[in-house]
Amino acid sequence: MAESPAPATIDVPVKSVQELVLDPENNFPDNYIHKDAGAGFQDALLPTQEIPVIDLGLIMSAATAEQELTNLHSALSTWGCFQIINHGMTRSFLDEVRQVSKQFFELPKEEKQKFAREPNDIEGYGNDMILSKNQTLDWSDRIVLKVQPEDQRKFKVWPEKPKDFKNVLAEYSERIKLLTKEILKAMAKSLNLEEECFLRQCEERAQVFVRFNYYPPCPRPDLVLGLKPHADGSLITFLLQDKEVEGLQLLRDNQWFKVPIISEALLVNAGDVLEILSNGIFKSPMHRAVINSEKERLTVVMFVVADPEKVIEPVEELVNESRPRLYKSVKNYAKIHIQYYQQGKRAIEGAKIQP
Ligand SMILES: O=C(O)CCC(=O)C(=O)O
Ligand SMILES: [Fe+2]
Repeated sequence: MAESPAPATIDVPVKSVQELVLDPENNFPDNYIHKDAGAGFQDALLPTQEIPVIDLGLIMSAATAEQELTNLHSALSTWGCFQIINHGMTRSFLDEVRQVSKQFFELPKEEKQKFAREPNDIEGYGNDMILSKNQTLDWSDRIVLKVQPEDQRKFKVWPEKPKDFKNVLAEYSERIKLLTKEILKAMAKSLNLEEECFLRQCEERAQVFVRFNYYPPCPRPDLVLGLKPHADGSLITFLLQDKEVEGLQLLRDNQWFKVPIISEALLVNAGDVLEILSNGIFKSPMHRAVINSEKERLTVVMFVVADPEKVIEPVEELVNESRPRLYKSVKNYAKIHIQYYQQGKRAIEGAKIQP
């Protein structure tokens, strides 16, 4: 019998959102519209109880560590995120990261296309990976690059312009690596676990991806989303927000909340892998990005992903009679996660042990 042909890929590149915006008719394609938009995406509340701010300086100092670790524990078990300050990166360095990102998206289309994502690859410049015909697309262009481990960097898709791009990104990735260590240690301590417990998940072969999200203005912010609701498939995520334009919203108790901008802070959120490791004590929050009818918005996101070869499962010490094990063991979770994401589904549901 003849072998059946490999399924034809439907992941063909679509026009960048930046190009759509330039279309004088501004008739954006139907597949960007969320049919169930309801009252619109702009109506999120501001949190009455602020999204917590965690000061790394207080965690590092013996006199204040205990209280700040309690705050960290509380932040991750309620919101699933916090804004971190005193993280060691200066405002001017963060501005440089924002600046080179902006300069890249301002380049002519031909220059950006040199670093285009190939079908079925996640790295490179482009937009949504198309995995199903009915997929609702995100109103954002992006560039995704693997920055760690260093020997896996695919320089073929790293922008050549602006000329500082590579250096600034390499420096940012180094800083994030150091910060990840401190935060993972603090998270473990806040659960009374041995300090290295989460850190072990990202020794040597852990992967870090950066994603630059560029959201052009959109004439219908009530019907279109910059990024559809999702939780991250990472261990943890660092988000550098736009300094001027809000857009990130978080779901808590079935209600969407706006995340305020603190320009010198990074928003740190738990990803699904941390939720699994912590046996559900830390929450991987659902979030989405809304867009603006007049202003563009740009964010830079670092996803710290567990080693794809490592089995992820709840830490033994966090499983007991009063808190039974909630998740199965999973491997290469990031890959499963992407497929679920493009179908608008939550991958972690598949990892839950059904009662
Ligand atoms: O741009 C934002 O505010 C959200 C980005 C995000 O959630 C992501 O890239 O996973
Ligand atoms: Fe996200």
